[in-house]
Amino acid sequence: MSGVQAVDRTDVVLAVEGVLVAFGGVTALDAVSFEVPEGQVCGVIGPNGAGKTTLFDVVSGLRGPSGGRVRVAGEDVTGVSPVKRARAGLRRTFQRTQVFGRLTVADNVLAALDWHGGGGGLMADLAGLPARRRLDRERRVRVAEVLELCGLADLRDAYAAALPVGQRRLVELARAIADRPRLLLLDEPTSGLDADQTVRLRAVVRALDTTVLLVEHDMGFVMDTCDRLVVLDLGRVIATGTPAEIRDDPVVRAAYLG
Ligand SMILES: Nc1ncnc2c1ncn2[C@@H]1O[C@H](COP(=O)(O)OP(=O)(O)OP(=O)(O)O)[C@@H](O)[C@H]1O
Repeated sequence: MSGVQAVDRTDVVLAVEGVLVAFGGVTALDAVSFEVPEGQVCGVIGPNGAGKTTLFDVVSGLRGPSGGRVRVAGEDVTGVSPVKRARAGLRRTFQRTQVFGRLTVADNVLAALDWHGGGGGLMADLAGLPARRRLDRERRVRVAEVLELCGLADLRDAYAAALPVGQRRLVELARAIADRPRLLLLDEPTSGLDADQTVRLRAVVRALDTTVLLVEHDMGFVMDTCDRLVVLDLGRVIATGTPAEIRDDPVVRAAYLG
């Protein structure tokens, strides 16, 4: 036996392997590789133009890389559409909030749970199968749980369009976590949140069993919330480590100071 420690591959939920993206002469991502094990909250940080948004788009399937691979739970999803990735348990939030303005807060979350369909079609609806009713009850319980967790219980009957941006962002988060995703991608999740909402967001992220990848500029939030960080600069990974390791890393400091 060599001294190399065996790594259990089964607990890696997200693997980014040698991902390349170029825009004309600009290399936005240059052989980016890292892994996120099950249940970990991983933050991606880096100065402006480092490639964070591009990386997010590649992981969520909005952009195909010109090289490299993305695996979710071991499965190569590189050429797979965002919709199919969603079916595989990947959810994301956006910098510009996406909620159903004409639905109430509770119905926004319910709609996220209904995404898979009730199964059985019209005949099942007409027959009013007990299984269907039980599923319906379970969904309503889950909606109540998620609204409580996200601090939205008092707003359950409010129309999403009527809410200020911070609350709308929490509704989007509630939608994203409702059916317990395998991998949750959060794009600038604190933007538009006030201090109390940011504390709430952190509590929600920490309370989830889900594996999380987040891009965020608020360093205080990143340092308090993430288990590990990946630091990008000019499209390359320049450091990975715990928040404490990254804070003390001279290469990272130099990149931020330019
Ligand atoms: N559609 C595009 N066309 C051309 N160049 C692009 C495009 N998208 C991004 N880039 C370039 O790729 C590089 C990485 O950009 P990206 O937006 O991924 O960085 P970022 O880390 O998210 O930046 P910021 O923190 O400012 O949002 C930058 O040099 C950017 O100018």
